[in-house]
Amino acid sequence: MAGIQDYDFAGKRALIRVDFNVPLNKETFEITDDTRIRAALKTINHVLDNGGSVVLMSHLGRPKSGPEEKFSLKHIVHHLSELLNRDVKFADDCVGEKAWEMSANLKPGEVLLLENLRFYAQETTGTEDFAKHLAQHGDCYINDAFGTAHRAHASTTVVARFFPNDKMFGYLIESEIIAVDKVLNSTEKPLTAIVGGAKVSSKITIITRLLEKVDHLIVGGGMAYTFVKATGGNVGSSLVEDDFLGTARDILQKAQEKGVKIHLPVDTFVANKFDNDADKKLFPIGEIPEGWMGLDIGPDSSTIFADVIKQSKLILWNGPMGVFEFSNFSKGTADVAYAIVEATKNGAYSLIGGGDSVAAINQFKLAEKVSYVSTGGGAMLEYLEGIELPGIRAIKEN
Ligand SMILES: Nc1ncnc2c1ncn2[C@@H]1O[C@H](COP(=O)(O)OP(=O)(O)O)[C@@H](O)[C@H]1O
Ligand SMILES: O=C(OP(=O)(O)O)[C@H](O)COP(=O)(O)O
Repeated sequence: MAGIQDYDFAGKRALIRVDFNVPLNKETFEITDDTRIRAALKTINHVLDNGGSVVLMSHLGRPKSGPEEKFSLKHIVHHLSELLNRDVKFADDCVGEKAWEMSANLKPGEVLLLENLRFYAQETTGTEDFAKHLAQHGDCYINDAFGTAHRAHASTTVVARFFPNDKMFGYLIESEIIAVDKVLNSTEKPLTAIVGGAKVSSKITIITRLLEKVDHLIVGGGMAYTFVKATGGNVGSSLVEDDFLGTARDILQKAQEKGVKIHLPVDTFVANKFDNDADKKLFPIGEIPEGWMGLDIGPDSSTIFADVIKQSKLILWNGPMGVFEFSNFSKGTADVAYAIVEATKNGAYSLIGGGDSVAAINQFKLAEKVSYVSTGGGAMLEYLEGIELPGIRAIKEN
């Protein structure tokens, strides 16, 4: 494993895996929060300032099969070019003759952004051939995608095999590891984890393992309704993953056995459609009528969650409490954010991570008032379980 600080980039093309999975406006495709892009600039500029050229690769969203306009990384080019203060070339495919020709012709100081890696299923399945094709773009490989370090994908793990002596971490991953290690090694209690958001299936298993560490677990956002349905509540047309009702029940039982206190919402704001201007009503949790969906936690839930948060000494948060992008359904997420700020003022250490969670904390202008903001959500939570993430292992192993 090389070190970015000591590596000689002169005349070399650095293939950098970044996490440019940033939230975009659904109509205009404008970037609504550029934290993850800004966080990658130090590494990119280091390579450029040291005589190298840069090939950037990333995913954006979760395209189902092949290219989709809304998931194109071309939406990132203009802003990235402004932030780097130089031209950014764009390859409309991440592999293939045209893309390879573009990277082969890069001169020192030039930057090329490749199209979304997940337009190929081979990215997520981690196919060796696809990784080899990606490797053709660079003379060395840098992984700086902390937010995706928990995924064993072609661009995050397999590709590293093709650079046995020329692979390294970028500055972002290095600093994320230092920050998250501080929490991992902390013995401060009570430790409260707050989990919400919409990625139920990929995060519910992380929750199971978090029960080994935490004293309190607050479940809100889109994650909560699977738990509510699992215990017999009516959730109307709220976001639910029926395949994980059993997992939710297991978590509730395991928490009881381990003495972990789980806090679910007791009330919820519901809407008759997924829209900021939908009709809005407040219902007790578990009593949502058919045709209505929970888009935010209610005021009583906010009060209960805030009380727990304010008594905590160590706080981890990933996943908004509701659809905070809609102003009419952002209050619960704001209430939790303000409670974390208050706890932090009173001496607690607070770690907040995840693409949308960071967008939320920025929307409320509170990022400076928490202890650390991580670009990783699922990655941060998995790291805190104490298991080495695949994207980190791939750089370290021989
Ligand atoms: N009740 C809900 N129903 C549907 N979507 C929700 C709900 N609560 C939160 N969300 C959505 O969850 C998304 C963020 O989820 P996730 O990706 O897991 O978080 P992060 O990016 O912080 O890791 C946001 O876009 C938000 O609108
Ligand atoms: O946004 C991300 O993770 P996060 O939602 O946990 O913050 C990363 O880009 C990983 O995306 P993925 O969960 O589709 O693999």
